[in-house]
Amino acid sequence: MNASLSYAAMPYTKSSNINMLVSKKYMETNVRSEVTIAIPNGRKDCSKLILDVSTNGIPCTEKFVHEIVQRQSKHKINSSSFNVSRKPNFHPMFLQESYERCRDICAEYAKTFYLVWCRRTDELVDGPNAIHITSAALDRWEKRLDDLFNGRPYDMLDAALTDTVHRFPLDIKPFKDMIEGMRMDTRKNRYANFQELYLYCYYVAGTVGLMSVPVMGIAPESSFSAQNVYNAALYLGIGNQLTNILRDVGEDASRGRVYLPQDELSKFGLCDEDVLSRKVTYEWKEFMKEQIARARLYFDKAEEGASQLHKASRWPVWSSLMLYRMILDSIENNDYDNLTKRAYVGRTKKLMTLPVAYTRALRNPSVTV
Ligand SMILES: CC(C)=CCC/C(C)=C/CC/C(C)=C/CC/C(C)=C/COP(=O)(O)OP(=O)(O)O
Repeated sequence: MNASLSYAAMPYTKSSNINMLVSKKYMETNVRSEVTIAIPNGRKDCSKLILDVSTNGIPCTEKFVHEIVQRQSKHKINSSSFNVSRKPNFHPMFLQESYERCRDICAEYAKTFYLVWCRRTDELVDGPNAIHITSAALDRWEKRLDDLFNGRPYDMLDAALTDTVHRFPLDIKPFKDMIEGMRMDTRKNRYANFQELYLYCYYVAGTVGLMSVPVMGIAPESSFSAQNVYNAALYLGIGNQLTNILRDVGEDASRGRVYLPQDELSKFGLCDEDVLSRKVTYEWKEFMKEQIARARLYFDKAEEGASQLHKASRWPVWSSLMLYRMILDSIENNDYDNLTKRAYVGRTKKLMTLPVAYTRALRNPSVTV
């Protein structure tokens, strides 16, 4: 595996967990919906858009995200001539040290796949200083991102990413969108429907998938279009995030956040109070079954693309996909009590999954799942 991939941008798989789609039911939604969409590329304010979700039968936020993915997949992935002229001139020892530090941070903090920059971004709204985070601070973080993409890193950790973005065809868009997700998180603590939640999941996790593909690379023998591989990466991010939400529902509620579609809660006769009171009722269990089924659909979709990645990247991706999926099993095993219990995958199970993931990773890309 390429060094910069394994150090700076590569998901760390010490005890990797991971997992994804839109059930047909959601794809077929055919209603008008009012959605708040943050338009990136310069516009910081969320704009209220009334969108007709019936276009091609694909709900609006999915269409919005789909177009982003389509644009990303136009970047030449296995190209060797990307941005070479702009490659920054760091001293090799300095660069080695900065990658080492990234690796240490991943080893220390990342239980899942994680990019150091993403973790630092996440820390802004989730970390100990989160209550002090202002939109000006996020604007400064974005300016810093622009600078590191332009060869001017602020610190050693940024330097590793500056090096990586000049070695691989990484586009700044998913990075910016992730910051947009943090803005969304500071403004919003309820999600009216799955479309709103989907957009949030794209911003905070789907973007990670889009950032990873250009670094991981697509197998030269793959017959998949780049777009399909990017879609799978997006779906893995979405599935992971949905799983995280289901796992952490109790913890999030205690921070005043409910990342569950409000319309779906009410369909089961539930509301915020039911989440906050932490009572696992029959209705809650039925609601959870539907949520888990949807997260699994996203993982299924991700699996189709995982085998199309470059062979050096397949094992960590398969491992994390399988392990994250197991969190959903664990919620089931806890009899859907994710309000007072935290679902987790034990060490032995994790270790036993690794050889299975390895075998899957060996499969030729032409063999579909
Ligand atoms: C499938 C294909 C084609 C490519 C793979 C593309 C990748 C790497 C996708 C992964 C996307 C990803 C890792 C998103 C982040 C999702 C997420 C919810 C991370 C949560 O991390 P933590 O908050 O640290 O949770 P843990 O406590 O489980 O570690």
